[in-house]
Amino acid sequence: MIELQNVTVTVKPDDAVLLDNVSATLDAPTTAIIGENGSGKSTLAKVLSGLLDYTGSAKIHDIEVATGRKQLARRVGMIIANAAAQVIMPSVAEDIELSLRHLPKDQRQATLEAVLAEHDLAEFADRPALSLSSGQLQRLALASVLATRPDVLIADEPTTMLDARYAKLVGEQLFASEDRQLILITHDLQLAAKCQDIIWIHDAKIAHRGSDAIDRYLEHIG
Ligand SMILES: Nc1ncnc2c1ncn2[C@@H]1O[C@H](COP(=O)(O)OP(=O)(O)OP(=O)(O)O)[C@@H](O)[C@H]1O
Repeated sequence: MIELQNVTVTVKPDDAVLLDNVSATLDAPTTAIIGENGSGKSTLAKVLSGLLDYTGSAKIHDIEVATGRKQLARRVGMIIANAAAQVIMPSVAEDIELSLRHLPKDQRQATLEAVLAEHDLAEFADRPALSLSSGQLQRLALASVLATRPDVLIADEPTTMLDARYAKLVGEQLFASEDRQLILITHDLQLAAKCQDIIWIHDAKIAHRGSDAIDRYLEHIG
C-alpha cells in the first residue's frame, strides 16, 4: 500500500514544480500511471524509489520513503526508464547474481539459471552487460530487479525498447505475481488497461483516476 499526502517536488534554480500537491492512496495490486511527456510520471516514480527529495508525505508499507530508504530497499524494486544506467555489474550473469545475495549460497547457481531462462537471457550470460542491445538491457534490468523478489515493483516504461514478442513476455512477467504491487508508468495504453487502477497525471497533478482515465486522457490529447 502506498500513501501520498500533498507530495510536492520542486527543483532549483527557479523552483520549477515537477509534482504539485499530489495526494492518493494506491492500494490496488496493479496501478497504471499515464500521461503526456513531461507531466510528472517519472518524478512520482523517483519519489517512490527514494531518488528525489519531496515535501509532504510518501509512505510505502507505512514507512516514509525519505527516512526509510534502507528498510524499503529490500522491499521496493524499481526499473528506471534508462535501463543502461541500472545495470551495475560487468557481465549479465553477475548482474543477476548481485540480486541473489539474499539466497543461501548453494541455491544461487540454480536460481541464476532459472532467472536467465525465464527472461530468455541464457545465451548472454557471460556477455559484458553493456554489450547488450537496448531491449536486451531492458530485459536484464527487469530480470535483476525481479530476482530480488520485491513486494512493490515500480516500473517506469519497462517495455519501450522491446519488440512485440518481448513486450508481450515482459507484459506477462510484470503482472505474474499476485503478491507484488505493481506501479506501472507507461505510454502503452493497452498495457495500462490491464491494471486495476489507472491514474492520469497532467501538469504535475492527478487529472483523473479510474477505469475511464484512459478515455479522458485520449479525449484530452485529441
Ligand atoms: N532538474 C530539473 N529541472 C527542471 N525541470 C526538470 C528537472 N527534472 C525534470 N524536469 C521537468 O519536469 C517535468 C516532469 O518530468 P518527468 O520526467 O516526471 O516527466 P514524465 O511524465 O515522466 O515524462 P515522459 O513521458 O516524457 O517520460 C518535465 O517537464 C521535465 O523536463
